[in-house]
Amino acid sequence: MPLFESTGINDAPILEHLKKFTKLMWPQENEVFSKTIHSFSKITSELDQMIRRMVLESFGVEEDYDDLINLTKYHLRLIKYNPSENENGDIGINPHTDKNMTSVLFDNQMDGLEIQTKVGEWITVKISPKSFIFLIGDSFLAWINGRLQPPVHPVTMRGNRVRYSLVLFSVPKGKHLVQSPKELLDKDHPLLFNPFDYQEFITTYASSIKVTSSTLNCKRKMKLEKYCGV
Ligand SMILES: O=C(O)CCC(=O)C(=O)O
Ligand SMILES: [Fe+2]
Repeated sequence: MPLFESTGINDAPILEHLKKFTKLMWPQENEVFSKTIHSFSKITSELDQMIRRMVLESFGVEEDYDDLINLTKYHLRLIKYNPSENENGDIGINPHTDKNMTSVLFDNQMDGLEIQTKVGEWITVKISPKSFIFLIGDSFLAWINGRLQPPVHPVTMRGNRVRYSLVLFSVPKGKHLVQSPKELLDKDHPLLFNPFDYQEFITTYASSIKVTSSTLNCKRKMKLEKYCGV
């Protein structure tokens, strides 16, 4: 039994796009699935946008909010981690930073997700059924010109319960450059990342994967700093 299973739905908050995925899985349609995923994704995308607006307000650049939102679309990932049969636990996902813009994560209160703080401490994430985690990814790091740090986070499975997580990723659209607004640049804050196309970055990033023992243990060598750092 594989430890990790996942599926992704592009543009999940847009019903017509989501229905294409549903039809692929259930040619006879599955109204309950479409409705549930659609309302979840739509509400969660509004939550994501509200948080991004708050972050921009905190840096005094709320006039760039529309540009930031128009730069992104959404991708929903549904993940299942099977219990580990190893008494020391098994890696569900290697430590990584998300590459996209922002991520909103929900889980079934089964431990496994850990987050490294800026000072290097590890936190085991425990979220109540009514809570969520908001993460920033490398693309937001570039857009905000280094003002916020994306956290490294692995998933390690221990014990005999299944972990489910649902993550709504905001992702830069292809052919739109991720570029820090000029209001965030001054002599104390010089440009840290050259404008880049996310799809091109991801293609380069994917081709830099070095598989060690299994695809779950792959080492991704390419870093955004190396790709377009100034
Ligand atoms: O399942 C989790 O809690 C984390 C998932 C994750 O980090 C990812 O998909 O990027
Ligand atoms: Fe992640």
